[in-house]
Amino acid sequence: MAAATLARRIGRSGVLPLCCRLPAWDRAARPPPGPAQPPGLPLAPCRSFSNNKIQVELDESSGVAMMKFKSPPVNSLSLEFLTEFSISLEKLENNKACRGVIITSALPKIFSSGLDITEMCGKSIEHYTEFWRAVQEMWLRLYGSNMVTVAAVNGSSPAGGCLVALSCDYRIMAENPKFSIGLNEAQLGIVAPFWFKDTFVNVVGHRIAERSLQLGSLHPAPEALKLGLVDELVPEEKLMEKAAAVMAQWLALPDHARQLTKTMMRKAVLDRLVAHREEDIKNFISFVSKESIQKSLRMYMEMLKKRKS
Ligand SMILES: CCCCC/C=C\CCCC/C=C/C(=O)SCCNC(=O)CCNC(=O)[C@H](O)C(C)(C)COP(=O)(O)OP(=O)(O)OC[C@H]1O[C@@H](n2cnc3c(N)ncnc32)[C@H](O)[C@@H]1OP(=O)(O)O
Repeated sequence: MAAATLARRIGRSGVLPLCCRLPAWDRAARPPPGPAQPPGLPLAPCRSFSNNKIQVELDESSGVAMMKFKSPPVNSLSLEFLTEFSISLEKLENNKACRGVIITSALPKIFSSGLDITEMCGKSIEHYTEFWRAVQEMWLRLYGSNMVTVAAVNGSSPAGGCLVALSCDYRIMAENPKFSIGLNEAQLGIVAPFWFKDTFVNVVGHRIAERSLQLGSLHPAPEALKLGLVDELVPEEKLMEKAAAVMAQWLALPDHARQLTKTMMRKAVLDRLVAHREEDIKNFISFVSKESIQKSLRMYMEMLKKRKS
């Protein structure tokens, strides 16, 4: 689907109508590009594209795309960011030449600061609906992607930023102990929804997830490695090289076998959100509309500003 058509269909809601496409985890495995492809079949024109928030470059010879978040100051996941993120994933997913994507940040020291807190403060019910649908859409696309997804975490990655990394197939983090990662929602006085929790449990197991979620822990990189929250630590200057090597290793397997295995591992968690999407939006709205929650979020934002001065 052309980007302009996609953007029109997404519209202000930030969401692709479900009737427009099959979810990635329900699609048949794609044949590998190259010799198996009928000669003369044009590849989708998607070598490199970028928008205000995200830059993507696809190397058609390897089938690997590099996606860089570039939304200063901290790559917060605003409605606009999430919409661009979903559009970028959709473009790559639909491009037969693309088999894998490495996700990283173009900003120093920050992978992503998580959901944009200002989107959850003092807004209308319509806005909360649109925002939360866009959060869901991003996760459904990323967690359900047929592509190999590698997170090259080159900075701190709290809450929604951690969810992005957790949704990938493999996480490599820069070994800087000043960088931390985790689902710290409890520290903000809010609660990670069930599908954040499910994604976390699927990576680290129930006990570690329970303790970390209740405490709202942000784990410095070395601790994140010990907990299995990230798969590897490497010196920052080696991060992209390592991500490319890991990607090559994963792409050495036949796509169909890897994709069907991924679907088998993730389907139950994806299906749970798909079955309860509207209820989940209602829960989000009633939760963030509470005066006590608004107060907690405002205080947290003030704390961030004070810490700076
Ligand atoms: C029971 C059923 C429940 C159902 C579900 C209901 C509930 C809701 C669930 C919601 C799930 C939420 C997920 C989230 O992702 S919440 C966001 C969590 N994020 C954080 O806690 C990160 C906060 N930020 C930081 O810790 C730091 O900013 C940093 C990322 C480590 C970067 O530090 P530094 O380089 O020192 O930058 P500054 O702190 O100076 O920040 C620069 C400016 O950016 C603003 N900022 C930072 N993070 C955010 C954010 N997430 N959203 C919006 N704005 C952000 C910060 O205030 C500074 O702004 P300023 O320049 O105007 O002062």
